[in-house]
Amino acid sequence: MIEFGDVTKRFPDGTLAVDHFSLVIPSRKITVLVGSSGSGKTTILRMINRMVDPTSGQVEIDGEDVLSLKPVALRRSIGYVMQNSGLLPHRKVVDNIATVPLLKGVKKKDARERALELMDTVGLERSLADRYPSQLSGGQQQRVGVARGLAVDPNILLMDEPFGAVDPIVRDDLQNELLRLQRDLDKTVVFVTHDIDEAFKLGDQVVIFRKGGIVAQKGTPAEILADPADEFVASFVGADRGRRALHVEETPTGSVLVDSDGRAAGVLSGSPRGGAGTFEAKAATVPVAGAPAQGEDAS
Ligand SMILES: Nc1ncnc2c1ncn2[C@@H]1O[C@H](COP(=O)(O)OP(=O)(O)OP(=O)(O)O)[C@@H](O)[C@H]1O
Repeated sequence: MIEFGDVTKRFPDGTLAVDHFSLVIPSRKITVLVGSSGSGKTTILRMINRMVDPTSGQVEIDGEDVLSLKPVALRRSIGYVMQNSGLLPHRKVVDNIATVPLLKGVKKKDARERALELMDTVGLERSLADRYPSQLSGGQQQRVGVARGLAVDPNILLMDEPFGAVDPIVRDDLQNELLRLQRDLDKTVVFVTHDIDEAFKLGDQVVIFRKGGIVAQKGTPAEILADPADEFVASFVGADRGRRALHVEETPTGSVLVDSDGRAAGVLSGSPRGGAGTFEAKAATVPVAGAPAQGEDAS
């Protein structure tokens, strides 16, 4: 579990990036931070691996204050995936993936073998191993970025708009792939995005920021959709639009989260208004209300 306790970050130039922020990030779930530009999401993410240290308040991982941990060791034990993949252009794919294990002293042959296995894990052909990043598509580069983030077998994976730079179809593939990976690997994922639909698709917990870094609402996607906290959240999630990408539909068997094609994206058990609802079964492919399920990859 990662816990932010009343965390404030003021940069040396006086910018207040994060203001009295508290949040519990449960283990082995995906928590998504979503909101407008400049709301402090990246700063919050970077305080987990000490790329940024708080001005006041605590960030704890499993009850331990991160300030008591050495930054380099911490960064090498936590996966970090960023927009535009952050790959080293002059290193081959396989060497990019193996960067941190090699820094940690893993033998070259073992690091390479592990990197090839990770290419399988993220759905990359091994034949791409000896290419340079510029010889890959944007989506392939992002997969390499994810493989690199996983290379140290971290418990925690930080993802900062990792799919922001790819087209919508590739993005959809990468999102499905992340959900599949999460089911298999059971990491604690903290994911930053601007895109509310991405947040609702991926997040077990979604935290919506308004301008100035204030938390407007947090909860499961279904809780937020069923009961937006205020006008800001309602307009951000599009609850006031007739039909949005994801919405809650009542069916004879209960409340279901449905995407714009009528496919079930999750099941809401319990009472949505009472706040006791639990969002289950992300990216399920159960047809709802007579709508045909389409070829979503649920594998
Ligand atoms: N090193 C820094 N020095 C000064 N100000 C900074 C620094 N890093 C970030 N900021 C400022 O802190 C605020 C929060 O930035 P941050 O990058 O965390 O926001 P964000 O929500 O991730 O934005 P985006 O979605 O655009 O990436 C912004 O006003 C930003 O300009």
